[in-house]
Amino acid sequence: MYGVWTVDQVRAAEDVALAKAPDGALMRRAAFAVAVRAAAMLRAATGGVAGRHVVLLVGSGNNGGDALWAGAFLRRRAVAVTAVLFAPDRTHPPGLAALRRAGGRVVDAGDQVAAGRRDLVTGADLVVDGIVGLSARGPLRPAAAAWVAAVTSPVLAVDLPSGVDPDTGHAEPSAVRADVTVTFGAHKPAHVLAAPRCGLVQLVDLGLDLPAPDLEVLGPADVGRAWRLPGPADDKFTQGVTGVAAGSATYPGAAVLAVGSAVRATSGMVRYAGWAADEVRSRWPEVVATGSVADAGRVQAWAVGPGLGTGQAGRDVLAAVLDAGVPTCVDADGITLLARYPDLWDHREPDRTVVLTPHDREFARIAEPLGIELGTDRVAATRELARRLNTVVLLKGHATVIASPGGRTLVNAARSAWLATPGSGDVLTGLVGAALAAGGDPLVAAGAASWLHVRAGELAAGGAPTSASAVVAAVPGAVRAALVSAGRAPGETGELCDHERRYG
Ligand SMILES: NC(=O)C1=CN([C@@H]2O[C@H](COP(=O)(O)OP(=O)(O)OC[C@H]3O[C@@H](n4cnc5c(N)ncnc54)[C@H](OP(=O)(O)O)[C@@H]3O)[C@@H](O)[C@H]2O)[C@@H](O)CC1
Ligand SMILES: Nc1ncnc2c1ncn2[C@@H]1O[C@H](COP(=O)(O)OP(=O)(O)O)[C@@H](O)[C@H]1O
Ligand SMILES: [K+]
Repeated sequence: MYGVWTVDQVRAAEDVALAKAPDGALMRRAAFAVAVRAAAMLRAATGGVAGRHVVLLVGSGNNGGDALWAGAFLRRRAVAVTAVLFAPDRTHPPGLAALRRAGGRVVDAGDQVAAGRRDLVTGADLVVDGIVGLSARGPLRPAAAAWVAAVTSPVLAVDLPSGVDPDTGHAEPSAVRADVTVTFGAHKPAHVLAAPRCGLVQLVDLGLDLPAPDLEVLGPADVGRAWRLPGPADDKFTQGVTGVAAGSATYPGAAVLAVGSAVRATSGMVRYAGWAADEVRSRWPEVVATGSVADAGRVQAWAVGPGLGTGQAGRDVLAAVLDAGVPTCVDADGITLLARYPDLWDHREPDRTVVLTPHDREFARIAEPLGIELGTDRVAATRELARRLNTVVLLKGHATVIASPGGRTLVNAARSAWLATPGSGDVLTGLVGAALAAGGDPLVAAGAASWLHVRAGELAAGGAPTSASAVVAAVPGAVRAALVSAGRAPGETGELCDHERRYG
């Protein structure tokens, strides 16, 4: 698990640290780390460091100051450094002086454009983005955006890729797309909400005294610790029985997929209730399948909604599931039904756990009548819906945001987009249902399910197209990876991303 802090939180902590440290010490520490990483990137891209050409894109603030100091450090390693200044009269004075002393070249962005020389950036071996950091507001301004568009080399972003909103991660197409981001003091929301723009994120410790994080990111070891394993005294009924109410004559596949992921994620009993009982039985013979929720028998959690349809029959199923009074994951058509017929909420026991797992359109359907808009701040919207409905809300996307009614929020960033495939959401529904049935904190259950979903997607894809059925098949491998990380299963840890190696 690692934490993520908002700009305001980071600024408050930095103010305290700045008051204690000698003048410029924090910036030089930050910049030195940028220079070390820049040298490593040069070596990786060109086979060497000395004599290579680095272009610094330098804005008016301290982010530009970091870049200039990093340029000065790179000069010591005989790198040719050119700083392109976007606000020559407001450029960080000590950073500019340091680069000049070290023999760096300094040009004015406007003069270069006037002389037709924006191609300066095209010839670079590496570009360091010091345009804007924590003070970023709105999309990149046109002058900076034009330079960024001309970049062809690897990019190292200082603190944040410029043009990405630090707190919401919102990015217009013009924003910097970095290969590596070197950030300072704490992870900011943009690093997890706009992970593809950041590339590899390296955190440089500034010794900040930080409050409780605004967002949390579960690592494999957290998931491995949270996942319920059978013990010697367990049998098929004691580990939490999962019920799945999904699918219809038109969409039997949704039932097969949601049931399948629950079956592959746990060793406990899975029950199915619905119109696709024959299909479910023939694909998953270990499942007890019946036609109705009333006949299904007792479960510790229900997963309801995928492929259910939005007619009266689906409405009756959802009402019966909520009447059962156990923790429930509501997805897909279940969410549309709740949006369309809010009286369905009357079937929920007060405070009984409900986890909603909408994609954007489902989110809009249920949130807009409450006056909540899914704008660019996905975290704020998810939190608000969770609070208003007193449910856990898991908003799907490349970065999945999961908020509890009390505001605690997890983010799970995907590292590929292969899960954007039909039926992939049904696989997640089954995983959330299984995690809820096993007990424990519902937010962590939903977060663990989301992590396993993403990891199963990665395992299934392996860098090539995949399918929801293949993701189901990869679920045990994802569970194993988490358990191994938590020291609860023997074996190799498998491919862990850099974040996970360091923070898992
Ligand atoms: N505090 C610390 O302890 C440490 C801080 N550190 C570093 O300081 C950085 C924060 O520096 P900062 O606050 O000086 O502002 P920064 O982000 O450089 O912005 C500069 C100016 O850019 C402009 N601008 C705004 N939006 C824009 C846009 N979309 N497109 C283009 N331009 C835009 C706007 O100026 P304007 O033109 O509006 O007057 C704004 O004021 C932080 O990210 C980290 O790198 C490290 O050294 C470690 C120690
Ligand atoms: N671009 C993407 N990158 C990573 N994951 C994605 C992307 N698009 C969708 N996903 C994931 O795939 C799943 C799709 O779910 P959903 O929209 O309900 O699809 P379906 O209805 O076909 O099952 C979600 O878990 C979502 O987070
Ligand atoms: K930047």
